[in-house]
Amino acid sequence: MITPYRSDIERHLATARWFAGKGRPFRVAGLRSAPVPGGSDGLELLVVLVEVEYLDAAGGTELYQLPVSVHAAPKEHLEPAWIGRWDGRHAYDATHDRAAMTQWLEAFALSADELARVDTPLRFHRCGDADLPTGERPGLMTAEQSNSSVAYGEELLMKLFRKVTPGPNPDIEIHEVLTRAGSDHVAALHGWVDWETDEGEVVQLAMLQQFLRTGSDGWALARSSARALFAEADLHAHEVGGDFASEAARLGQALAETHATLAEHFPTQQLDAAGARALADTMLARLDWAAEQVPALEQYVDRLRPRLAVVADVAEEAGVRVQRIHGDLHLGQTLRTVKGWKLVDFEGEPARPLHERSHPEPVWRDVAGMLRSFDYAAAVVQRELGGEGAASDDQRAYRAEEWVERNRRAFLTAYAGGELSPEQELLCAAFEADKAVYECVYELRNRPDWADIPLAAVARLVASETAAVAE
Ligand SMILES: Nc1ncnc2c1ncn2[C@@H]1O[C@H](COP(=O)(O)OP(=O)(O)O)[C@@H](O)[C@H]1O
Ligand SMILES: O=P(O)(O)O[C@H]1O[C@H](CO)[C@@H](O[C@H]2O[C@H](CO)[C@@H](O)[C@H](O)[C@H]2O)[C@H](O)[C@H]1O
Repeated sequence: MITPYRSDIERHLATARWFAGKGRPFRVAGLRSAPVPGGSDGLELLVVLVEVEYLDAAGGTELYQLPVSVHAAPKEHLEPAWIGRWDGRHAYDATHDRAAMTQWLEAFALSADELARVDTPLRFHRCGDADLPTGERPGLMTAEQSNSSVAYGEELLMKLFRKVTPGPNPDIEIHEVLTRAGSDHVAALHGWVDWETDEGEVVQLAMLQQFLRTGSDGWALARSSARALFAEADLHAHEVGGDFASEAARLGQALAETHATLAEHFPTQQLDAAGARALADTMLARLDWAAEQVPALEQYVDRLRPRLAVVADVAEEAGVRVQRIHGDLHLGQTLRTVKGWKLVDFEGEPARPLHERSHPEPVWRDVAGMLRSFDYAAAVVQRELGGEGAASDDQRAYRAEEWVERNRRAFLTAYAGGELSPEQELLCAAFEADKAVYECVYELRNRPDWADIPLAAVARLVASETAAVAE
């Protein structure tokens, strides 16, 4: 097997869209390679696990997956994916390489005998027995950021996780459980790829799932509804074309059904006083962490504290159940298909350590995530439109509030099957505040121009009536 060159990999990572350490000094501290079984003459396909060590004060290490295809001759069409010249041959990021990604899919269909002939720590697991259309043309999707997904025709999608961690990957784990349970709200899982290390650990590398070809991104649909509203200065949300409320209600129902299936198939638990306290403490610690990084948050910290701490009181008095949830739900994680809403990407918040992302949590974290997303959609459309459209700034702000409120209500009522109890309102408000605090850090790091969207939400939340009850 070919030996990867560290310096080439360091250079490749530094500019890769999916590399989380962009801008930080780092070095490649370790490399392990494994061959992908199958394939044709002239192409060597391997997976390289890259251990990255950060050289700044924060330090730490991370593990990345880099699938590499190696060709004897340069491939002009793969130029943008070129990694380097190794032992006189040409190495490319394999997710761009059609022949390589076909080999990757074919490995799922190899017999046990064929697989046994290759000495590799890679294991290709199937879920269900659907035929895999190995003749379909693979194509790298361009829409996403943290991982890489390759579509095979209109049937299959292979998601290759870039930043990986030993242990179960929640995206695979939850898709497997929901698929086996017959859930209508996820793309069916067809398989996954593991790396079994010499130390007995499993690193999950990729998942193969149904490609939702009729799916429209919920984030785009919601913004287009908000845009239609702002075009008409004098009409209410329910009077203009493109009203989103019935979709928001369907989303609420889809989430409620998904939570019910997850509660049936994973352990659930009623939080005791210590558990409730620990949950509130985690939120309070996140507030302190966020305020250290976002100076503009500082002014709200004292008023936010009781709104987060209330989780412990409510849990003690009224009880709160925890269960597996999505963990980072927003409109961009939803696809509207002809068969209803589907939820994608169960990996949880990227900033959290993997083991924390599989912790059981109150369902209100997901509910609050969606509520925040309605606010984002209206805020982003307002700034996209600038001075355009029929409405003045004040009218637009009024309409935006109305749009958000209408969709929040529709979503919440459908989720809860009616009005929320006062305790549920408090929990929901606390998780909304927690999410907005997290978003302040997320935006400052990734989209500083949007930092005032969650900050404005924090200001509104500390001033709201529900929050006042918490004090
Ligand atoms: N099964 C699927 N079929 C079609 N499109 C999908 C599917 N899963 C995800 N997508 C699209 O790809 C985008 C990125 O997927 P996601 O799982 O969130 O990847 P990442 O972890 O890289 O952010 C989603 O926003 C969605 O639009
Ligand atoms: O999709 P990811 O799992 O990578 O989630 C991260 O990025 C999201 C943005 O892409 C971010 O979501 C925030 O912005 C959305 C609009 O782009 C908005 O709809 C969400 O409500 C808001 O939280 C998410 O928080 C972050 O973890």
